[in-house]
Amino acid sequence: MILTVTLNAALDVTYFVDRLVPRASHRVDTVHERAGGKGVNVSRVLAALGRPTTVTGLAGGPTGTVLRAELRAAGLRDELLPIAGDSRRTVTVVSREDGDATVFNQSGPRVQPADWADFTAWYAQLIRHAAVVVLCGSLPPGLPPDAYGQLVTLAAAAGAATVLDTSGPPLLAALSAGPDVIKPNAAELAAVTGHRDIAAAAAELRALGARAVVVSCGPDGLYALTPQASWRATPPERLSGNPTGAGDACVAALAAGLASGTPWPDTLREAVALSAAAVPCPVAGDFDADLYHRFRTTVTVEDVHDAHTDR
Ligand SMILES: O=P(O)(O)OC[C@@]1(O)O[C@H](CO)[C@@H](O)[C@@H]1O
Repeated sequence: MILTVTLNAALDVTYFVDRLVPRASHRVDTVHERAGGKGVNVSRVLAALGRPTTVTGLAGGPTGTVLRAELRAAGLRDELLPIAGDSRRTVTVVSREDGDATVFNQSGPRVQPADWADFTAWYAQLIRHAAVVVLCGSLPPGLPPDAYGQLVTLAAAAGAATVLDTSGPPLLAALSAGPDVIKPNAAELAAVTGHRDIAAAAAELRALGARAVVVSCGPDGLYALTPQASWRATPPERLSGNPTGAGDACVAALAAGLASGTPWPDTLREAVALSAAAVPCPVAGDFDADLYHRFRTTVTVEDVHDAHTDR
């Protein structure tokens, strides 16, 4: 089983407009509302691939009730821990004309120390059944900055591999716990390391404790730095739509690859195929199955033999 952890679960609201214009008012012709937060999206993708998966994390209040009902209606196994605070909403505005998505993420409800203690105890039970634990998204206020580090340490002690997709201080604070894979995007990588050379920045995060670093580079695909080698994986074509869930589809493939012991080049091919196939879908957590099957055979994976691979 692959356990996904969403500490800042959300009700994701997606608006579609013809063209987003700052300082103008807009007619919203289509609205989607559903349970989200990165880990939830990862579980949606895994479930669609037929992989057993469980959703945990924190959710509460009226918004938490709505998002949990939607999650269950979607057929996902809901093991979210209830908290007193009201879960957040996020708003994504997709501008059809230019294919861009603008995302507004609320910071989330304040989590009390007792909630965190209850969650770590609950998580310690759940990881006993997990081969891989996926830890994703921002931390809501009130959680310790090393929350993900604590969860990585508990998972490792239970024999589960970990994939971490977060940014900023929570990412930096988790590295010394030794996550098996981290998946920053290029902007997040530059923000935590202070420089834009992707290979050098990824090497810096490996030196701080991450075993493998997979960097998502939007329409250019992925760069991966692992203990064995480094690779670039490139999609066959650029697509437009809503790229919001593409990173989550990528993480789902990384987790599935870890769970199955798949060789890195094949895992990266899957990750690029799935994330590219997510872009044309209106909401995060979905992917186009036909495109995915087409891309699996057309993604290019090249061994880049750069100076940062210690082999
Ligand atoms: O504030 P975070 O946790 O970083 O990001 C939250 C979020 O925008 O990410 C997902 C898309 O990746 C959305 O489903 C979700 O609500």
